[in-house]
Formats: sequence, structure tokens, C-alpha cells
Amino acid sequence: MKVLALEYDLEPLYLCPKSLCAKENGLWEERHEENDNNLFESGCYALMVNGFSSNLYFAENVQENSHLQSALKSLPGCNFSIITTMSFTVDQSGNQTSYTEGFALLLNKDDDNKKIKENLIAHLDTNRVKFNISRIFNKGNTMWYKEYSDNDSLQQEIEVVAVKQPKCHPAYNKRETNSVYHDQARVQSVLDTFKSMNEVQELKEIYDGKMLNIKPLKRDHPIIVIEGLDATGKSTLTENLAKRLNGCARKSPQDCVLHLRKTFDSHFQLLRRAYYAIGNYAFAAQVLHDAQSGPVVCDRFWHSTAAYAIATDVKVGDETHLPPARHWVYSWPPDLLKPDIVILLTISDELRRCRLEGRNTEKTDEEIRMEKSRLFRQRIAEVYKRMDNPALVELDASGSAEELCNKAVELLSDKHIITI
Ligand SMILES: Nc1ncnc2c1ncn2[C@@H]1O[C@H](COP(=O)(O)OP(=O)(O)OP(=O)(O)O)[C@@H](O)[C@H]1O
Ligand SMILES: Nc1ccn([C@@H]2O[C@H](COP(=O)(O)O)[C@@H](O)[C@H]2O)c(=O)n1
Repeated sequence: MKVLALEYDLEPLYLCPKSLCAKENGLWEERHEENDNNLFESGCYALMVNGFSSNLYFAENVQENSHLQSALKSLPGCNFSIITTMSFTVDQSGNQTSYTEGFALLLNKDDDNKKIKENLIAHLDTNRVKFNISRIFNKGNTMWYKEYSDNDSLQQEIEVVAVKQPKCHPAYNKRETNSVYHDQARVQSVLDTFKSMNEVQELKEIYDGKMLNIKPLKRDHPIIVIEGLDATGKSTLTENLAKRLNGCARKSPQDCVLHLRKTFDSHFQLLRRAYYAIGNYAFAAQVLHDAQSGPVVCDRFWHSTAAYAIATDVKVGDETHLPPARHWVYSWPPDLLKPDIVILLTISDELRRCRLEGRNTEKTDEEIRMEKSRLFRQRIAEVYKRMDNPALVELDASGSAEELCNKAVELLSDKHIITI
């Protein structure tokens, strides 16, 4: 049985077969919010398009979906909204057994639905995209789901109802259906899936043999990581603190892969994060080496990679849609060099915007998205707070650069990470 979610801007709308809301299942609780059942006024419907094919594994499905998304964007005469969707199967007891992502075209009652469907199918066929189509529509006061097939009359119509969101975001029920990496083997396996891409080959060649495999992780000096939203002052503090401690400042990703960054940033999330994730293992090797001769201060590390991945995988809504606190996704990968402390710089949004504007550098698409999307920012900030093992230690970064450096030194001394 399928549960679906339409990802509207402000929050996802979960829909599940009415039969799953029976009291004895208990997992899917019907919600009764005004308008939930009237979303598709008579004649309107959502055309759901999935790039999913059950014989592919998640990484390949994600790539199919990215082709599908480009094809949908170039659909001729497309003046309707396209939103992302999630769909997942559940067993008889209501537990999730699979997870896939897709898209929905929201059609108005004045749109020529039949023509749009035919155009869509022809367009996707021309673009050689694999897909399947289903729809959600209204009958009176009730909502229904139906899959299209060559013989429409054979397909069953299933009554669906709006339900409360599940306890955990469906992409985070399994380790392999999201873009957070908790071990090197998975990053390598995702990169291997895309090894025919030139940039993936180059990345693998650069890092070949430079990866740190967990074993002798002993160091003589502390490893300190600075984290925070963009323009909170991480780079400035990293440099100042390293100088003050007579140590070394390091920034991830490393210089040797920066020329590939823009290309990976333009790819789908799973591959984009694989670039940063593999980089973290090579970064660890460098940092461990540096920490034999003095303290090392790092500008971003695994927490950045994970926080941006989670906030992006959870595409819409506020922090209540994130995986719950203490979920495994928030803990440090067991095979990655663990820092002695991770400091989270916090400042007000107003001050952060001033610093961003004062900086005068080219903004990344993520920075632009952060500025645009309050909810995305809210999700990132909350993910940082939910990180544990190690948890981040918050430091108010609103003072001058010198004041902040003094505060950081005091904090490190209080935590017995340095002696002054
Ligand atoms: N404590 C501070 N007080 C005032 N201005 C600061 C302070 N720290 C940094 N700045 C200024 O704010 C801007 C952003 O600082 P910085 O580049 O260090 O932030 P960041 O967190 O590393 O940003 P990003 O993550 O985008 O690289 C810079 O112009 C910097 O000079
Ligand atoms: N370990 C890392 C480091 C960075 N990122 C991503 O890069 C973006 C910001 O980088 P800056 O150079 O501007 O500090 C950040 O938004 C992350 O998306 C990462 O994922 N992992």
C-alpha cells in the first residue's frame, strides 16, 4: 500500500489510503484540517510523475529523477506548478518498507487535463525518461488516488485521506535513502555508481590513497572545528584562533578539489554531498597529520556536510519535519576522525545579513537559497542543535573578531582542551 506526500512550500501534505487509518494500525492518524479534503476542487487534480523503477537502487533512482525533473521543466506550454513528492510503501501494520521521490503537476480545472497528460507522456518518451504516472483527485468531499496504466479501467481507485506527519521523515528510515553519509564505503559506492562522469573520475584520482582509514587516531594536539551558518564569522575566527594558539588553520573542502566544486554543486543532492563527504575523509588525513605538531582549527567539517544535506533532503516545512532529536542521523560517522570540540557560531539573522552584504564575494546558489528561504535556514540551524556525539558548543559570535577569539580561547580553556 502506498503513502504519498505532496511537498507544498510551507509543509508536506501526507495522504494515505483510508484503510490504513483504522484504529488498530495506530501509525497513520487522520488529520482534520480545514481545506485538506478540498485541495483538488471538482475537476482539478495532481498528476504525479515518478522516475522510479523498482530494479534500480536508490542512487540510480535519484539520477533518473534528476533527468525527469529537467524534462518536466522543459515541458512545452507548461504554465502549471510542479512540486516535489515522496511516496513510500507500507506493510499491513503500516510500517514503511520503501521510499521514492517524484513530482506532481498541479492542474487547474480549466486546464485541458487530457491534452496535458498526452503531451507529458510524449515529451517524456522523447526525452527517454523512465516514468510512471498516477493522479489524485476529488469526488465530492473525498480524495482518491489512481495509477495510470495502458488499460485505465483495470486500475483500482483508492480513497485517500490527509494524515498527520510520521514521527520520522520517510527519507530517514533507512541509511541509504538520503544524502547523509556515515561511512566511507557508502560514499565510495555512490561515486562508483557515477564513475562514468569525468568529474567523478577526477575526484577519485585526486583522492586515491589520500583517505584516512580509521586506525591510529592518536594526536598530540587538539583538533577544533568551527561551524555555523554562512557569514557567522567562521573563517575569520579559524584564522585568528589558529594564530593565537600557534597552530594551523584548515578549511574544508581542500584546495586540491576546489576546481571541481561548482560542477558537483550543480548535481543532484546525493552526488553533490558525496563530493563533500569524500573530501571530509581526505581532510581528516591532513588534519591528523597537522595535529602531531600543533593545534588545528578547522573551518567546517562533517557537521556542515550533514546539516546542509538533511535540510535539503527535507525539502519543505519548518524544523518539525526534520528527523527527531537523538535520531542516528545526527551522530558522527564511526570511521571518521573525531574532533576534540566543535564550536557553533551563532548571531542574529540581521547581523548575519549585514556581514554577508559587507563581504562582497560571489554568493553560492545555496547562500542565495538560504537568504530566500527562512524555513531552509531554520532547518539548518535546528539540525546543528540536534547534532550529538559530539554535540556542538554554541558561542555567541556577535562581538568583534578579537572579542570572539578571546571568548573561544576562554571556552577551550574551560573545557580543558588547551592550557593557558
Ligand atoms: N566578529 C566579527 N565582527 C564583525 N565582522 C566580522 C566578524 N567576523 C567576521 N566578520 C566579517 O563578516 C564577513 C563574514 O565573515 P567570514 O567570512 O569569516 O564568515 P564565514 O562564516 O566563514 O562565511 P562562509 O561560511 O560563507 O565562508 C566578513 O566580511 C568578515 O570580515
Ligand atoms: N565540509 C563541508 C564544507 C562545506 N560544505 C558545503 O559548502 C558550503 C559552504 O562553504 P563555504 O566555503 O562558503 O564555507 C556549505 O553550504 C556546504 O553546503 C559541506 O557540505 N561540507
